[in-house]
Amino acid sequence: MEDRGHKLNGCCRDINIAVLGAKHVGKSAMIVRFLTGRFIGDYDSEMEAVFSTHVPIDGKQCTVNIMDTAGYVPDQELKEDLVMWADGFILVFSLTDTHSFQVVEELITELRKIREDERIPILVAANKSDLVHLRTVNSAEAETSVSDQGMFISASEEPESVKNAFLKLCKQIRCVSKKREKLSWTLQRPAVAAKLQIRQSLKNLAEKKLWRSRTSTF
Ligand SMILES: Nc1nc2c(ncn2[C@@H]2O[C@H](COP(=O)(O)OP(=O)(O)OP(=O)(O)O)[C@@H](O)[C@H]2O)c(=O)[nH]1
Repeated sequence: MEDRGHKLNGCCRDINIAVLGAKHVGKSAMIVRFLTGRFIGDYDSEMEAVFSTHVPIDGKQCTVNIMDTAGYVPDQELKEDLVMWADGFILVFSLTDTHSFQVVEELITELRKIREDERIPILVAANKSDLVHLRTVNSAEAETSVSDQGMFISASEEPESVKNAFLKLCKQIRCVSKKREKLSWTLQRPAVAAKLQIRQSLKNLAEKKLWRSRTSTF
């Protein structure tokens, strides 16, 4: 069974993550770091591609599909199918590039606009923290400014911390999708559907009455 590009792998649904950010901030490098646990300089960063891996969540092996995207430029329209495909996002910026952090802020606004009814999990990753002498963004300030939007990591440090952040994001995604499934299952139950219908009819009736009482005074 598939929906919105998700495959059911045994009883664990695939998790789709899109990695977005400005050009050359290290999106591909970060994905490689997660998949291999190492920093590798020699890889094809131009290619837009989906990588798959398996992670253990709640005692089950889940397939995680990670989409590496082309560098985002301000005012660019986000591909809606990409935004709808993903269950969660990793937004990468470079601590050596102030503009790339502004891009992350813009991306958060755009993503929240497109997926306005959902609290989609977001991980903001500050990259290139090893280039201390070239740093133009204060990591603590950046973390504070996005703290109400999702998780934050300093991605160039311990490979383990990148891996843990990915896992945390995957767990958060699983938790959100479990809640969504439970809600849609509850809403489909006949007793709940009937109750909601009665509530809506009463609301319509009250609105009609209110409208009549207002118009009859003129
Ligand atoms: N010093 C340092 N260099 C990095 C780090 N991460 C990536 N780089 C370098 O930054 C450059 C850009 O990295 P990419 O992974 O290609 O960046 P990208 O965001 O995927 O690039 P585009 O796909 O072209 O937008 C490469 O030369 C990387 O080797 C890091 O943590 N530290």
